[in-house]
Amino acid sequence: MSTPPSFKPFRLALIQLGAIGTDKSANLRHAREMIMKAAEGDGAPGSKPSLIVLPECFNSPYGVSHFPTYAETIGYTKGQDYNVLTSESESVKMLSSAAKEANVWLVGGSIPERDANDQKLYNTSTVYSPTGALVAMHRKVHLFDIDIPGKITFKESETLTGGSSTTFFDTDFARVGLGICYDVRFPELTMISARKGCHIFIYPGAFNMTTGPLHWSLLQRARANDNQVFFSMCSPARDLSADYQAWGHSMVVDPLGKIIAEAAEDECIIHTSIDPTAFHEARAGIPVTTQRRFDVYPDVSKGSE
Ligand SMILES: O=C(O)CCC(=O)C(=O)O
Repeated sequence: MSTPPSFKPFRLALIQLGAIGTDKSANLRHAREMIMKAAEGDGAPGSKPSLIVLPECFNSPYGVSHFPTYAETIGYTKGQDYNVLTSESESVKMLSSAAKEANVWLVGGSIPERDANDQKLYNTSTVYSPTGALVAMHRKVHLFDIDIPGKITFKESETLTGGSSTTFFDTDFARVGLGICYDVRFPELTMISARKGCHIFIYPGAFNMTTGPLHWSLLQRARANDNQVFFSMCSPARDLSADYQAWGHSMVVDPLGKIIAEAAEDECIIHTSIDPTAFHEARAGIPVTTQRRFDVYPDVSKGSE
């Protein structure tokens, strides 16, 4: 496994995107405008973010029937030498050019993706460097299939296939773990990448009005605290006229499990500073990262390469 980059202070911006409608081009145009706005910072000197994040399914309405209609072929699979310039995907082209123009790292939320070979559909997050290169992609591993009678029934597996790998990427300021929404409920996914040196996790997500108030913040705080890492999920804004109403409340949690930034429900950009001191102090003060008893239970990060 490669050595993680050293963890340096950086600014993070989450775009809690609103107005996600049925017109994909309009969704992409709006997302681009918001990326450019986020890249300006919050007005304070030095507040330009190094990393900008969009929410889950930012280019289409969120729903199993929409995924086949909106799916795009990215043209690359994990492990290949990504060369974004040859991708035909409208969304990938926008994200790549926006990252380059804004000169930022960009976690491009997620989009419905169609695999070029087997035509299967995935819920996929793509990541870009400030040169516009596609540096990572994560296919949602755990599909959101739940049934809470009278509240919410959702079955992503009706049209999607689950991904089959853990994902992280290196920037010049941190190693960043990546997952998507329902993936947050599975501690192993975060734990594996955390043990491989991730400093922060970014999960584009879109919880709902039932599980949002119950678990959105709890799960992020739990994953942050278990692994003593920063943890952040970016949601779409709530749209009461949509079939699927997102919880909103995009947030950033520190390695002690403290919420350091949180949005309300409406469209907004939240800007925050990520300070490695909090990471090092959490690990020095409560040294669970060196106290694990792999003689009693296995290390789940081993053998998962
Ligand atoms: O886990 C949940 O409660 C919500 C998950 C979700 O909305 C998703 O995976 O898109």
